[in-house]
Amino acid sequence: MFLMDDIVRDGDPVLRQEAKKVKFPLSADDKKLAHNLMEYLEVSQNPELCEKYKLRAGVGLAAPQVGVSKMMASVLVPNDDENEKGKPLFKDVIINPVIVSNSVQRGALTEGEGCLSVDRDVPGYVPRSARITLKYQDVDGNEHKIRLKNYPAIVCQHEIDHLHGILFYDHINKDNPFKRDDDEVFIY
Ligand SMILES: O=CN(O)CCNC(=O)c1cccc(Cl)c1Cl
Ligand code: NI
Repeated sequence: MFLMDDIVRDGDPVLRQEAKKVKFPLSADDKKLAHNLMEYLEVSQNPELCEKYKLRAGVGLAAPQVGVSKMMASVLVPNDDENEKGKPLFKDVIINPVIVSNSVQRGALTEGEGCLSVDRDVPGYVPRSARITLKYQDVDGNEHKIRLKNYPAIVCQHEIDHLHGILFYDHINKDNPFKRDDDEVFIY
């Protein structure tokens, strides 16, 4: 199981590299990596276990963040309203992901973003595409082509950025971190 000690921090060159495409069928190691990347999110989103293992909670985790420069990331975006009986908004390990199209309209989380690999708060809006069409392979090699919007779209873009050596604060406006463009959607 990954713990905070396994998380590579900003400054390590692996976080600024272009990750390598993953070959199918997955090797045993890559299957284990995929499992561990998702397990981290599940454990970190469980209050008791998060506390027990002293984790920082996350809704995504990219392989370069555990020192593996491969095109793989886990995404687990919980459903915040109770009545959905905990069915996540999006849950999968996205392998060789490609954003095949994105909306002109931009979107950002009102509370900004954070990153396990960045040990400091970097305030400001992280402008991203409000909606994306994402193509990826799952651990079984099945091709998926899905349209995402709002929180899941933002998280997937944060993770895919990691695979291209980009960190969230690269997108924050230097002069005015909380600059709001009039056609931007803000996601709570
Ligand atoms: O790359 C993944 N992480 O660094 C895990 C920790 N950050 C988050 O869970 C997180 C928090 C806020 C907004 C976004 Cl978009 C994300 Cl992704
Ligand atoms: Ni991150």
